[in-house]
Amino acid sequence: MMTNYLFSNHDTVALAEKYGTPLYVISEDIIRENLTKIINAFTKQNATYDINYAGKAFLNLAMCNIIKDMGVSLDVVSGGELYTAYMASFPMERVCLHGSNKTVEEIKMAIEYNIGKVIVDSKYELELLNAICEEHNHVMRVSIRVSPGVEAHTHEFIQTGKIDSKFGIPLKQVRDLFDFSKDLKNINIIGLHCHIGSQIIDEEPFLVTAEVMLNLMKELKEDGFSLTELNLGGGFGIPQMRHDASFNVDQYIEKLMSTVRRICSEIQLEVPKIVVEPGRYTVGTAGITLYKIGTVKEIPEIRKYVSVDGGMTDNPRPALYGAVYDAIVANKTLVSEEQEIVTISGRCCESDTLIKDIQLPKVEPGDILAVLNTGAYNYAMSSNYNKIPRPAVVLLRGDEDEIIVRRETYEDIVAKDMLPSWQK
Ligand SMILES: Cc1ncc(COP(=O)(O)O)c(C=O)c1O
Ligand SMILES: N[C@@H](CCCC[NH3+])C(=O)O
Repeated sequence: MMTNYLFSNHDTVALAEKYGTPLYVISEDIIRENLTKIINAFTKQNATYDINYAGKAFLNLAMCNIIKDMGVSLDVVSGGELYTAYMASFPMERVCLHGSNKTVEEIKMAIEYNIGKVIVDSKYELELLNAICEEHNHVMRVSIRVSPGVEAHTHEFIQTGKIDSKFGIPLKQVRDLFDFSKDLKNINIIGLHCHIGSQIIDEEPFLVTAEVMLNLMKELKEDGFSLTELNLGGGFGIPQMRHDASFNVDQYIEKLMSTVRRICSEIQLEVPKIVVEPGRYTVGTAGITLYKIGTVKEIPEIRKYVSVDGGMTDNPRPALYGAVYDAIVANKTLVSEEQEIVTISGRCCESDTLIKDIQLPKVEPGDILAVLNTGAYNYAMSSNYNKIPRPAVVLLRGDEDEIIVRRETYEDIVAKDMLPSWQK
Protein backbone atom coordinates (compact mmCIF):
# COMPACT_ATOMS: atom_id res chain seq x y z
CA MET A 1 0.00 0.00 0.00
CA MET A 2 1.33 3.42 -0.97
CA THR A 3 1.74 5.49 2.17
CA ASN A 4 3.95 8.29 0.84
CA TYR A 5 2.47 11.78 0.86
CA LEU A 6 0.63 12.48 -2.38
CA PHE A 7 0.52 16.03 -3.68
CA SER A 8 -1.82 16.62 -6.59
CA ASN A 9 -1.90 12.80 -6.93
CA HIS A 10 1.87 12.53 -7.26
CA ASP A 11 4.11 10.53 -4.95
CA THR A 12 6.31 13.23 -3.44
CA VAL A 13 9.03 10.80 -2.34
CA ALA A 14 9.34 9.58 -5.93
CA LEU A 15 9.55 13.22 -7.12
CA ALA A 16 12.34 13.91 -4.62
CA GLU A 17 14.22 10.83 -5.83
CA LYS A 18 13.73 11.70 -9.48
CA TYR A 19 14.64 15.40 -9.35
CA GLY A 20 16.67 15.75 -6.14
CA THR A 21 16.08 18.12 -3.24
CA PRO A 22 15.35 20.83 -2.37
CA LEU A 23 12.64 20.90 -4.99
CA TYR A 24 9.77 23.26 -5.65
CA VAL A 25 6.75 21.28 -6.83
CA ILE A 26 3.93 23.21 -8.50
CA SER A 27 0.60 21.76 -9.55
CA GLU A 28 -0.86 23.22 -12.72
CA ASP A 29 -4.17 21.54 -11.84
CA ILE A 30 -4.39 23.43 -8.53
CA ILE A 31 -3.42 26.74 -10.18
CA ARG A 32 -6.25 26.21 -12.66
CA GLU A 33 -8.68 25.28 -9.86
CA ASN A 34 -7.77 28.42 -7.90
CA LEU A 35 -8.22 30.70 -10.89
CA THR A 36 -11.42 28.94 -11.89
CA LYS A 37 -12.87 29.74 -8.45
CA ILE A 38 -12.32 33.46 -9.08
CA ILE A 39 -13.59 33.29 -12.67
CA ASN A 40 -16.72 31.40 -11.56
CA ALA A 41 -17.37 33.83 -8.70
CA PHE A 42 -17.33 36.82 -11.07
CA THR A 43 -19.33 35.00 -13.74
CA LYS A 44 -21.97 34.09 -11.16
CA GLN A 45 -22.35 37.78 -10.37
CA ASN A 46 -22.61 38.65 -14.04
CA ALA A 47 -19.85 41.17 -13.48
CA THR A 48 -17.66 43.01 -15.93
CA TYR A 49 -14.27 42.06 -14.56
CA ASP A 50 -10.68 41.22 -15.24
CA ILE A 51 -8.21 39.08 -13.34
CA ASN A 52 -4.62 40.25 -13.44
CA TYR A 53 -2.43 37.52 -12.02
CA ALA A 54 0.30 39.19 -9.94
CA GLY A 55 3.40 37.70 -11.50
CA LYS A 56 5.60 38.66 -8.56
CA ALA A 57 4.23 35.64 -6.70
CA PHE A 58 5.68 33.11 -9.17
CA LEU A 59 6.65 33.81 -12.76
CA ASN A 60 8.43 31.90 -15.48
CA LEU A 61 7.66 30.88 -19.05
CA ALA A 62 5.46 27.93 -18.07
CA MET A 63 3.45 30.03 -15.63
CA CYS A 64 2.90 32.69 -18.30
CA ASN A 65 1.53 29.96 -20.57
CA ILE A 66 -0.93 28.72 -17.95
CA ILE A 67 -2.18 32.26 -17.31
CA LYS A 68 -2.41 32.93 -21.04
CA ASP A 69 -4.33 29.72 -21.64
CA MET A 70 -6.83 30.59 -18.91
CA GLY A 71 -7.54 33.97 -20.48
CA VAL A 72 -6.23 35.75 -17.41
CA SER A 73 -4.23 38.99 -17.63
CA LEU A 74 -0.83 39.56 -16.08
CA ASP A 75 0.58 42.19 -13.79
CA VAL A 76 4.33 42.68 -13.85
CA VAL A 77 6.50 44.87 -11.64
CA SER A 78 9.84 44.99 -13.38
CA GLY A 79 11.62 44.83 -16.68
CA GLY A 80 12.56 41.23 -15.81
CA GLU A 81 8.95 40.17 -15.37
CA LEU A 82 7.98 42.09 -18.50
CA TYR A 83 10.72 40.34 -20.45
CA THR A 84 9.57 36.95 -19.14
CA ALA A 85 6.04 37.65 -20.39
CA TYR A 86 7.43 38.83 -23.74
CA MET A 87 9.58 35.71 -24.11
CA ALA A 88 6.52 33.57 -23.37
CA SER A 89 4.68 35.37 -26.20
CA PHE A 90 2.12 36.48 -23.65
CA PRO A 91 -0.45 38.78 -25.29
CA MET A 92 1.03 42.15 -24.43
CA GLU A 93 -2.31 43.95 -24.46
CA ARG A 94 -3.14 41.86 -21.38
CA VAL A 95 -0.05 43.00 -19.45
CA CYS A 96 0.01 45.88 -17.03
CA LEU A 97 3.14 47.34 -15.51
CA HIS A 98 3.35 48.20 -11.83
CA GLY A 99 6.16 49.53 -9.69
CA SER A 100 6.76 52.40 -7.30
CA ASN A 101 9.94 53.51 -9.07
CA LYS A 102 9.87 52.37 -12.67
CA THR A 103 13.02 53.11 -14.60
CA VAL A 104 13.18 54.94 -17.91
CA GLU A 105 14.32 51.67 -19.51
CA GLU A 106 11.29 49.80 -18.13
CA ILE A 107 8.93 52.48 -19.40
CA LYS A 108 10.57 52.30 -22.83
CA MET A 109 10.20 48.51 -22.82
CA ALA A 110 6.52 48.87 -21.95
CA ILE A 111 6.05 51.17 -24.95
CA GLU A 112 8.13 49.00 -27.27
CA TYR A 113 6.16 45.87 -26.29
CA ASN A 114 2.92 47.84 -26.60
CA ILE A 115 1.58 46.64 -23.26
CA GLY A 116 -2.01 47.22 -22.23
CA LYS A 117 -1.58 49.53 -19.30
CA VAL A 118 0.73 51.21 -16.83
CA ILE A 119 -0.29 51.63 -13.19
CA VAL A 120 1.17 55.01 -12.28
CA ASP A 121 2.44 55.42 -8.73
CA SER A 122 3.44 59.09 -8.47
CA LYS A 123 3.16 62.50 -10.07
CA TYR A 124 6.81 62.29 -11.07
CA GLU A 125 6.12 59.05 -12.91
CA LEU A 126 3.07 60.44 -14.65
CA GLU A 127 5.15 63.26 -16.12
CA LEU A 128 8.01 60.93 -16.96
CA LEU A 129 5.71 58.46 -18.67
CA ASN A 130 4.03 61.22 -20.64
CA ALA A 131 7.40 62.61 -21.76
CA ILE A 132 8.73 59.21 -22.87
CA CYS A 133 5.46 58.39 -24.64
CA GLU A 134 5.65 61.74 -26.42
CA GLU A 135 9.16 60.92 -27.66
CA HIS A 136 7.83 57.60 -28.99
CA ASN A 137 4.63 59.05 -30.38
CA HIS A 138 2.63 56.69 -28.18
CA VAL A 139 -0.45 57.11 -26.00
CA MET A 140 -0.39 54.84 -22.94
CA ARG A 141 -3.44 53.64 -21.09
CA VAL A 142 -2.99 54.38 -17.40
CA SER A 143 -4.55 53.63 -14.03
CA ILE A 144 -3.62 55.75 -11.06
CA ARG A 145 -2.54 53.88 -7.92
CA VAL A 146 -4.21 55.40 -4.90
CA SER A 147 -3.24 54.87 -1.30
CA PRO A 148 -6.75 54.62 0.14
CA GLY A 149 -5.79 54.85 3.82
CA VAL A 150 -7.27 51.47 4.73
CA GLU A 151 -5.32 49.31 7.14
CA ALA A 152 -5.60 45.58 6.55
CA HIS A 153 -4.90 43.07 9.28
CA THR A 154 -1.73 41.53 8.00
CA HIS A 155 1.98 41.75 8.66
CA GLU A 156 3.18 45.36 8.78
CA PHE A 157 5.73 44.73 6.04
CA ILE A 158 3.08 43.60 3.56
CA GLN A 159 0.48 46.27 4.33
CA THR A 160 0.50 48.63 1.41
CA GLY A 161 -2.69 50.66 1.44
CA LYS A 162 -2.12 52.78 4.54
CA ILE A 163 -1.28 56.47 4.19
CA ASP A 164 2.24 56.05 5.58
CA SER A 165 3.39 53.94 2.63
CA LYS A 166 5.74 54.36 -0.30
CA PHE A 167 3.04 53.01 -2.62
CA GLY A 168 0.45 55.07 -4.44
CA ILE A 169 -0.90 58.58 -4.30
CA PRO A 170 -2.44 59.63 -0.97
CA LEU A 171 -6.20 59.89 -1.31
CA LYS A 172 -6.21 63.62 -0.66
CA GLN A 173 -3.78 64.36 -3.50
CA VAL A 174 -5.56 62.41 -6.23
CA ARG A 175 -7.86 65.15 -7.50
CA ASP A 176 -4.92 67.55 -7.85
CA LEU A 177 -3.02 64.92 -9.78
CA PHE A 178 -5.91 64.46 -12.19
CA ASP A 179 -6.13 68.21 -12.62
CA PHE A 180 -2.42 68.24 -13.42
CA SER A 181 -2.87 65.38 -15.90
CA LYS A 182 -5.18 67.48 -18.11
CA ASP A 183 -2.21 68.86 -20.02
CA LEU A 184 -0.54 65.50 -20.56
CA LYS A 185 -1.41 64.45 -24.08
CA ASN A 186 0.29 61.08 -24.23
CA ILE A 187 -1.49 59.35 -21.40
CA ASN A 188 -5.05 58.17 -21.26
CA ILE A 189 -6.22 57.64 -17.69
CA ILE A 190 -8.89 54.96 -17.68
CA GLY A 191 -9.10 53.93 -14.05
CA LEU A 192 -8.00 53.81 -10.46
CA HIS A 193 -5.97 51.17 -8.69
CA CYS A 194 -5.29 50.33 -5.07
CA HIS A 195 -3.84 47.41 -3.15
CA ILE A 196 -4.25 47.32 0.61
CA GLY A 197 -1.91 44.46 1.44
CA SER A 198 -1.30 40.78 1.16
CA GLN A 199 -2.38 37.57 2.96
CA ILE A 200 -5.69 39.10 4.04
CA ILE A 201 -8.36 36.66 5.23
CA ASP A 202 -11.05 39.12 6.29
CA GLU A 203 -13.10 40.56 3.40
CA GLU A 204 -14.21 43.66 5.30
CA PRO A 205 -11.17 45.88 4.53
CA PHE A 206 -11.65 45.15 0.81
CA LEU A 207 -15.28 46.26 0.96
CA VAL A 208 -14.39 49.43 2.86
CA THR A 209 -11.71 50.12 0.25
CA ALA A 210 -14.18 49.64 -2.60
CA GLU A 211 -16.45 52.26 -1.03
CA VAL A 212 -13.60 54.75 -0.58
CA MET A 213 -12.50 54.25 -4.17
CA LEU A 214 -15.98 54.53 -5.67
CA ASN A 215 -16.56 57.79 -3.82
CA LEU A 216 -13.29 59.04 -5.25
CA MET A 217 -14.39 58.00 -8.74
CA LYS A 218 -17.57 59.97 -8.24
CA GLU A 219 -15.62 63.08 -7.19
CA LEU A 220 -13.37 62.69 -10.20
CA LYS A 221 -16.39 62.34 -12.43
CA GLU A 222 -17.64 65.66 -11.08
CA ASP A 223 -14.23 67.09 -11.95
CA GLY A 224 -14.76 65.90 -15.52
CA PHE A 225 -12.89 62.57 -15.50
CA SER A 226 -14.91 59.53 -16.49
CA LEU A 227 -13.13 56.39 -15.42
CA THR A 228 -14.23 52.93 -16.43
CA GLU A 229 -12.05 50.66 -14.34
CA LEU A 230 -11.55 50.05 -10.63
CA ASN A 231 -8.65 47.78 -9.76
CA LEU A 232 -8.80 46.63 -6.15
CA GLY A 233 -5.47 44.84 -6.19
CA GLY A 234 -4.63 41.43 -4.79
CA GLY A 235 -4.21 40.24 -1.24
CA PHE A 236 -6.54 37.24 -0.92
CA GLY A 237 -5.07 35.12 1.84
CA ILE A 238 -4.40 31.39 1.83
CA PRO A 239 -4.36 28.93 4.73
CA GLN A 240 -0.96 28.79 6.35
CA MET A 241 -1.51 25.69 8.48
CA ARG A 242 -3.41 22.73 7.06
CA HIS A 243 -6.62 23.46 8.96
CA ASP A 244 -6.62 27.27 8.71
CA ALA A 245 -9.50 29.11 7.08
CA SER A 246 -9.06 30.19 3.50
CA PHE A 247 -10.20 33.43 1.94
CA ASN A 248 -13.69 32.73 0.64
CA VAL A 249 -13.47 34.12 -2.88
CA ASP A 250 -17.01 33.24 -3.84
CA GLN A 251 -18.48 35.01 -0.81
CA TYR A 252 -16.13 37.97 -1.24
CA ILE A 253 -16.96 38.56 -4.90
CA GLU A 254 -20.66 38.26 -4.12
CA LYS A 255 -20.38 40.86 -1.33
CA LEU A 256 -18.07 43.01 -3.41
CA MET A 257 -20.35 43.14 -6.42
CA SER A 258 -23.44 43.85 -4.33
CA THR A 259 -21.53 46.60 -2.43
CA VAL A 260 -20.25 48.09 -5.68
CA ARG A 261 -23.69 48.02 -7.31
CA ARG A 262 -25.41 49.49 -4.24
CA ILE A 263 -22.91 52.33 -3.84
CA CYS A 264 -22.88 53.11 -7.55
CA SER A 265 -26.64 53.40 -7.56
CA GLU A 266 -26.58 55.59 -4.42
CA ILE A 267 -23.99 57.97 -5.82
CA GLN A 268 -25.14 57.69 -9.43
CA LEU A 269 -21.98 56.30 -10.85
CA GLU A 270 -21.79 53.77 -13.66
CA VAL A 271 -20.60 50.40 -12.34
CA PRO A 272 -16.94 50.20 -13.38
CA LYS A 273 -15.10 47.14 -14.59
CA ILE A 274 -13.72 45.47 -11.46
CA VAL A 275 -10.16 44.19 -11.61
CA VAL A 276 -8.40 41.99 -9.05
CA GLU A 277 -4.74 40.97 -8.90
CA PRO A 278 -4.47 37.69 -7.02
CA GLY A 279 -0.90 36.47 -6.71
CA ARG A 280 -0.72 34.33 -3.60
CA TYR A 281 -4.26 32.97 -3.99
CA THR A 282 -3.43 31.74 -7.50
CA VAL A 283 -0.26 29.82 -6.71
CA GLY A 284 0.23 29.63 -2.94
CA THR A 285 -1.62 26.37 -2.35
CA ALA A 286 -0.45 25.01 -5.69
CA GLY A 287 3.11 24.57 -4.44
CA ILE A 288 5.10 22.58 -1.92
CA THR A 289 8.82 22.37 -1.28
CA LEU A 290 10.51 19.02 -0.80
CA TYR A 291 13.64 18.82 1.34
CA LYS A 292 15.84 16.02 2.55
CA ILE A 293 16.42 15.87 6.27
CA GLY A 294 20.06 15.83 7.38
CA THR A 295 21.39 16.66 10.81
CA VAL A 296 19.06 16.03 13.75
CA LYS A 297 20.37 17.72 16.90
CA GLU A 298 18.76 17.40 20.28
CA ILE A 299 19.46 19.97 23.00
CA PRO A 300 18.13 18.14 26.05
CA GLU A 301 15.07 19.77 27.61
CA ILE A 302 15.28 22.65 25.15
CA ARG A 303 14.64 21.75 21.55
CA LYS A 304 15.28 19.26 18.79
CA TYR A 305 16.63 20.87 15.63
CA VAL A 306 15.95 19.07 12.38
CA SER A 307 18.00 20.50 9.52
CA VAL A 308 16.93 20.36 5.91
CA ASP A 309 18.97 20.83 2.73
CA GLY A 310 17.39 24.22 1.95
CA GLY A 311 16.48 27.22 4.05
CA MET A 312 16.08 30.97 3.86
CA THR A 313 17.59 30.87 0.37
CA ASP A 314 14.53 29.06 -1.02
CA ASN A 315 12.02 30.41 1.53
CA PRO A 316 12.92 33.73 3.17
CA ARG A 317 9.35 34.36 4.39
CA PRO A 318 9.70 32.98 7.95
CA ALA A 319 12.79 35.17 8.43
CA LEU A 320 11.25 38.24 6.77
CA TYR A 321 7.67 38.16 8.01
CA GLY A 322 7.59 35.53 10.73
CA ALA A 323 5.48 33.49 8.29
CA VAL A 324 4.37 30.11 9.58
CA TYR A 325 4.29 26.93 7.52
CA ASP A 326 2.96 23.43 7.89
CA ALA A 327 4.88 20.31 6.89
CA ILE A 328 4.52 16.59 6.38
CA VAL A 329 7.18 13.91 6.51
CA ALA A 330 6.49 12.58 3.04
CA ASN A 331 7.72 9.03 3.70
CA LYS A 332 6.03 8.72 7.14
CA THR A 333 2.38 9.53 6.79
CA LEU A 334 0.79 6.82 8.94
CA VAL A 335 -1.01 8.16 12.00
CA SER A 336 0.51 5.29 13.95
CA GLU A 337 3.99 6.85 13.63
CA GLU A 338 5.53 7.99 16.92
CA GLN A 339 5.24 11.80 17.11
CA GLU A 340 7.55 14.48 18.48
CA ILE A 341 7.82 18.27 18.48
CA VAL A 342 10.78 19.57 16.49
CA THR A 343 12.05 22.78 14.94
CA ILE A 344 12.92 22.74 11.25
CA SER A 345 16.06 24.71 10.45
CA GLY A 346 17.55 25.69 7.17
CA ARG A 347 21.14 25.06 6.15
CA CYS A 348 22.24 28.68 5.83
CA CYS A 349 24.85 30.22 8.03
CA GLU A 350 22.08 32.01 9.93
CA SER A 351 19.51 30.96 12.49
CA ASP A 352 17.16 30.32 9.60
CA THR A 353 14.30 28.54 11.29
CA LEU A 354 11.76 27.46 8.70
CA ILE A 355 9.20 26.08 11.14
CA LYS A 356 9.33 26.47 14.91
CA ASP A 357 7.88 23.71 17.09
CA ILE A 358 5.97 21.48 14.74
CA GLN A 359 4.62 18.05 15.63
CA LEU A 360 5.92 15.45 13.22
CA PRO A 361 6.55 11.73 13.17
CA LYS A 362 9.97 10.91 14.60
CA VAL A 363 12.39 11.89 11.82
CA GLU A 364 15.74 10.52 10.73
CA PRO A 365 18.37 11.70 8.28
CA GLY A 366 17.24 10.88 4.74
CA ASP A 367 13.55 11.44 5.39
CA ILE A 368 11.75 13.73 2.94
CA LEU A 369 10.01 16.78 4.36
CA ALA A 370 7.24 18.44 2.35
CA VAL A 371 6.61 22.04 3.40
CA LEU A 372 3.11 23.01 2.30
CA ASN A 373 1.67 26.03 0.52
CA THR A 374 4.99 27.40 -0.70
CA GLY A 375 3.82 28.16 -4.25
CA ALA A 376 3.83 31.94 -3.82
CA TYR A 377 6.77 34.17 -2.95
CA ASN A 378 9.18 31.29 -2.36
CA TYR A 379 10.78 30.55 -5.75
CA ALA A 380 10.12 34.23 -6.54
CA MET A 381 12.04 35.48 -3.50
CA SER A 382 14.82 32.89 -3.51
CA SER A 383 18.46 33.92 -3.36
CA ASN A 384 21.98 32.55 -3.68
CA TYR A 385 23.00 33.50 -0.14
CA ASN A 386 25.94 31.37 0.97
CA LYS A 387 26.42 30.67 -2.76
CA ILE A 388 23.67 28.06 -2.57
CA PRO A 389 22.23 27.19 -5.99
CA ARG A 390 18.47 27.68 -6.32
CA PRO A 391 16.31 24.53 -6.43
CA ALA A 392 14.60 23.28 -9.57
CA VAL A 393 10.88 23.80 -10.13
CA VAL A 394 8.88 20.81 -11.32
CA LEU A 395 5.39 21.26 -12.73
CA LEU A 396 2.70 18.61 -12.31
CA ARG A 397 -0.23 18.24 -14.67
CA GLY A 398 -2.50 15.22 -14.43
CA ASP A 399 -0.05 12.35 -14.05
CA GLU A 400 2.77 14.19 -15.84
CA ASP A 401 5.73 15.87 -14.16
CA GLU A 402 8.33 18.05 -15.87
CA ILE A 403 11.00 20.52 -14.91
CA ILE A 404 10.05 24.13 -15.74
CA VAL A 405 13.02 25.82 -14.09
CA ARG A 406 16.22 23.84 -13.96
CA ARG A 407 18.24 23.51 -10.79
CA GLU A 408 21.10 26.00 -10.60
CA THR A 409 24.60 24.62 -10.65
CA TYR A 410 27.85 25.76 -9.08
CA GLU A 411 28.85 26.91 -12.58
CA ASP A 412 25.78 29.19 -12.58
CA ILE A 413 26.89 30.52 -9.23
CA VAL A 414 30.19 31.85 -10.58
CA ALA A 415 29.08 32.46 -14.17
CA LYS A 416 28.63 36.20 -13.71
CA ASP A 417 31.81 36.77 -11.72
CA MET A 418 34.56 38.68 -13.55
CA LEU A 419 38.11 39.37 -12.55
CA PRO A 420 39.40 42.94 -12.69
CA SER A 421 42.35 43.36 -15.07
CA TRP A 422 44.85 43.66 -12.20
CA GLN A 423 44.02 40.15 -10.99
CA LYS A 424 44.46 38.47 -14.31
C1 LIG B 1 -0.10 46.07 -6.56
C2 LIG B 1 -0.15 44.66 -6.13
N1 LIG B 1 -1.02 43.83 -6.71
C3 LIG B 1 -1.09 42.53 -6.38
C4 LIG B 1 -0.27 42.01 -5.42
C5 LIG B 1 -0.41 40.57 -5.12
O1 LIG B 1 -0.75 40.34 -3.83
P1 LIG B 1 -1.18 38.90 -3.38
O2 LIG B 1 -0.12 37.97 -3.76
O3 LIG B 1 -1.32 39.02 -1.92
O4 LIG B 1 -2.48 38.59 -4.04
C6 LIG B 1 0.67 42.82 -4.76
C7 LIG B 1 1.54 42.31 -3.69
O5 LIG B 1 1.24 42.36 -2.52
C8 LIG B 1 0.73 44.19 -5.13
O6 LIG B 1 1.61 45.00 -4.57
N1 LIG C 1 6.42 39.15 -0.73
C1 LIG C 1 5.27 39.22 0.14
C2 LIG C 1 4.00 39.59 -0.58
C3 LIG C 1 4.07 40.76 -1.53
C4 LIG C 1 4.02 42.08 -0.87
C5 LIG C 1 4.27 43.21 -1.84
N2 LIG C 1 3.17 43.64 -2.65
C6 LIG C 1 5.10 37.90 0.86
O1 LIG C 1 5.86 37.01 0.65
O2 LIG C 1 4.19 37.75 1.64
